[in-house]
Amino acid sequence: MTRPYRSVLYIPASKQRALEKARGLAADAIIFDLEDAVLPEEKAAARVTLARFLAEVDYGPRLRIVRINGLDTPWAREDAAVFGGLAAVDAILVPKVDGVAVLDAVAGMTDKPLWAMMETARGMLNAGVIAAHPRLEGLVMGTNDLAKELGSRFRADRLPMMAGLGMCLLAARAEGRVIIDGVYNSFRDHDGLRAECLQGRDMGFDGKTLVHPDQLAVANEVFAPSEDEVALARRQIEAFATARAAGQGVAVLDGKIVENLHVAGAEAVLGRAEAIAALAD
Ligand SMILES: CC(C)(COP(=O)(O)OP(=O)(O)OC[C@H]1O[C@@H](n2cnc3c(N)ncnc32)[C@H](O)[C@@H]1OP(=O)(O)O)[C@@H](O)C(=O)NCCC(=O)NCCSC(=O)C[C@H](O)C(=O)O
Ligand SMILES: [Mg+2]
Repeated sequence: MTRPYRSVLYIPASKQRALEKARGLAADAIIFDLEDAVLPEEKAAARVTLARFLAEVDYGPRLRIVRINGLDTPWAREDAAVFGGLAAVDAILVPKVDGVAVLDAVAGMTDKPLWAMMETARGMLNAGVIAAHPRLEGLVMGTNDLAKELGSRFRADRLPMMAGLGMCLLAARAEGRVIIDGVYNSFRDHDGLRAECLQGRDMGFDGKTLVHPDQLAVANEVFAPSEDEVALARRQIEAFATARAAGQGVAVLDGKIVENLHVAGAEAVLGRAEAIAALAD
């Protein structure tokens, strides 16, 4: 059964109320952020606060990812030293990954699985080798930093992002990695969030990074298989089994062909639905 990644919530490590609140939130994963959401003068205190919360709070089945500061900052090594060895940390997220050297460096500081922020122009161009890094588990799109580097403007259709999103998706799928879409900044605009989640889901992303708890319900709904999709998956599996028993390699269901590749897709849908149901238990 594969773990769901529908909703991946950022929490600034400096915000105690948010760290407290997160234990009851319906996020599939949490990114505890030491980087951009934390002011330079608060970095050291945020590290201490986060280490205490991770030691004391049970975040349940949520994947616990810590985003450390960039290796070109004075905080990264201490971040990796503290959180790279904590049992309550499932993975280390490295910001602004532009090639494999930075992953090699962090891999030398911790044994945890690594995740990469994909948010620089060079990172897009090197997506294939980054995704192939042997310690890498997942990629997270950083569309704010990418837009800043590109000099692109916000568009609801995300046309300026498409080349980068597509390259990272190809790289993630080629290497069998998890890939999570970027954040939607207007956190009170749920219609805009839904449209962007639908776009990301249809492109193939596993889920969406989020900045506010009010965004969780939309992402959890959009990135979960719907009841209709689950029912169709069951019917496809059944139709193909019937065709196979009759000595045929292709079934026809609702006027469409069903081949073994569609059965694999249907099984993946059922696996995701099962994993989501198991989280709710
Ligand atoms: C965006 C916010 C600053 C808004 O905060 P606030 O005005 O306090 O919101 P609310 O009053 O509506 O909050 C209601 C309650 O929810 C809790 N809360 C708020 N945000 C979170 C959160 N992220 N996780 C958990 N809980 C949260 C508040 O504490 C309130 O609780 P209560 O008191 O019980 O009512 C704020 O949401 C925020 O700081 N969000 C995170 C911002 C962040 O992490 N940014 C960095 C990541 S984005 C990024 O860097 C992407 C990438 O790198 C790129 O380049 O694109
Ligand atoms: Mg960023």
